[in-house]
Amino acid sequence: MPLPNDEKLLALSHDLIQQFDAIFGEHPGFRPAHAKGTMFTGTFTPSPGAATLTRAPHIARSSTPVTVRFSNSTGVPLIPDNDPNANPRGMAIRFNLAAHVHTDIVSHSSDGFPTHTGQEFLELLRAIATSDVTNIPASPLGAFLASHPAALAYVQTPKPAPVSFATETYYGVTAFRFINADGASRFGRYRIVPAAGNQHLDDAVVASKGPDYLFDEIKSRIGSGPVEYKILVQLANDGDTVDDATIHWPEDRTLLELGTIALTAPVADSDHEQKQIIFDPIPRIEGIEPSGDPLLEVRAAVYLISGRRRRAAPEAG
Ligand code: HEM
Repeated sequence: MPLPNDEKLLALSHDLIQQFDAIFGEHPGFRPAHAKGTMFTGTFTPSPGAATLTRAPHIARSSTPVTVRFSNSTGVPLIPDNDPNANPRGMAIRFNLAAHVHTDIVSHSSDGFPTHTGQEFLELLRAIATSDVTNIPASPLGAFLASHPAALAYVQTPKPAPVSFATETYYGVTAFRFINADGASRFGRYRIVPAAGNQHLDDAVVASKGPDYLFDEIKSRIGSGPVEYKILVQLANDGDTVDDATIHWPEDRTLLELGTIALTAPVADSDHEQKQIIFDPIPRIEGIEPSGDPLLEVRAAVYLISGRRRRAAPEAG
């Protein structure tokens, strides 16, 4: 994935990483966001109707190997799984098409995002970094939320802790333009739904859980059989806003089934592999194009800059 030439975009990307560092501290070798993670391998199998939506290579093949990284929120590498700030959880999926050829989905367990642009997100992070958590209304964060209704709605949306990474739905948030073999295109958003169903915990139960309850549980669950998810695409109707992650589409929009992921084994040497792998929010393959959502370009630059920094850090241990 290439680094853009746009100086403004690069400066914004560096500023965003610096704000994560300011909030969570610098932890060389770890991600500044979604630092605590665990990785698994498995297989993606497309659903029969998926080719009506996209001519992407992993839809045309009978199956494709995948690598998945689950993560907790924040840039704190040892954040306890039962810390409320560990929500939303992340699920990043790599479809391995050939040696060094791949396409990714980066999703999290909230259906939305607090800001429309990267610049606005930087302002939110700056407000968080300079706020008194015991008096948010009188802090820069209070002022930001008061003047940004979408961010307020996002922070007020409940984000309960899951029973398991296997009982959570993950959302791609930004829309893409899917193009099929006839050249017909539709806008859509990924929704990754667990075969085990959504199951969450009450706050009191979460508090009684151990700091690695999710990471331990998913390892043992996959050890005793495949863990499956359906990848769905929520299709926009004509007139729906497709370039703003803060705007939800009505729940009556069609959910097209793209395929199934079955996770079957942990990645050997997960710590090293997590350090190396850099997920890309932009698909960069035939049949799935960006939608014009401004978050995509800045995220792609941020993840690449951050990933290169991580790879350059000395190996832990
Ligand atoms: C301007 C907006 C955003 C910024 C600045 C941002 C920033 C970051 C950063 C710095 C990382 C670490 C990347 C790395 O070092 O490899 C990251 C990872 C991640 N972000 Fe974002 N993010 C943004 C939007 C989003 C959105 C909309 C989602 C949900 C779809 C999301 C979900 C994730 C996930 C799941 C990871 C972990 C990926 C992995 O496992 O490597 N982020 N983000």
